[in-house]
Amino acid sequence: MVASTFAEAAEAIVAVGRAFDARGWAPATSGNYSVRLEDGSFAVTVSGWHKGRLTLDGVMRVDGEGASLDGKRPSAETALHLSLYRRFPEAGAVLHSHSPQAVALSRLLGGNWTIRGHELAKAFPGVTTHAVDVMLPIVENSQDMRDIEAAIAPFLAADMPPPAYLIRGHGLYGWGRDIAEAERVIEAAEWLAACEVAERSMRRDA
Ligand SMILES: CSCCC(=O)C(=O)COP(=O)(O)O
Ligand SMILES: [Zn+2]
Repeated sequence: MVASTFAEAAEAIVAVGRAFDARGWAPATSGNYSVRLEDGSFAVTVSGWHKGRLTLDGVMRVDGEGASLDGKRPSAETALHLSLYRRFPEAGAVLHSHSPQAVALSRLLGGNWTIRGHELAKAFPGVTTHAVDVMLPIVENSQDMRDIEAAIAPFLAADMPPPAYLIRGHGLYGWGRDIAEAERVIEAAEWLAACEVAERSMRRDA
C-alpha cells in the first residue's frame, strides 16, 4: 500500500469519478470512493455529489470510525469502506460503482456469482490462471450499513477472500493496494458482468 496525502488522494478520487461517470458506472449521485491516508485517516467522497462532477470540495476526511474531520457529511456508505480497510490492512483504496450490468446481474442471480473460464479474471490480485473459479458474493441491499457489513463479513473472513462483492439491486464494491489496483478490479468485474449478462441473453435467444 502506498500512503497518500489528502491532496494526492482527492485529485485521484476526482479523476476516478470522471472516469466512472464517463463509462456509465456512476449515474445520478451514485457511487463513492475512498483512499487510506498516511496519517491513518481516510479521504472519502462527500455524500450526495454527482461523482462525474466532483471537485476537490467533494472530497473530505474521516477517521477510522467514520467521524467527519472537516465538518462535511461523508458518503452514506462510509461504514462499508471502513470495514474493508479494517479487514485488509494492505488495502489503500475502495471504489463503489453502480453500472447497469452489475446491478442487472445481481438481480438475475439468486445466489453468488461464480466467474469461470475467463482470462480477464487474471486482473484480480493473486489470480494467475483462467482455470480457477472466482466467486464474487452477492449480499442483500439494506439502508442500514450494519446489515450489509454483517452479510459480507463471513466472505471477507475466508482464507481466500473475494476481490470484490455485489450488493443486490445496488452496485459493486472493489478494493486494492492503491486506487489504480482498485480501479482495475472494478473494471474487470464490470466487464465480466457485462459479458455474463450478454451471454445469458444470447443463450436465451438461441
Ligand atoms: C442515488 S444514489 C443512492 C445512494 C448510493 O447508493 C450511493 O452510492 C451514493 O451515496 P453517497 O452518500 O455516497 O453519495
Ligand atoms: Zn451505492
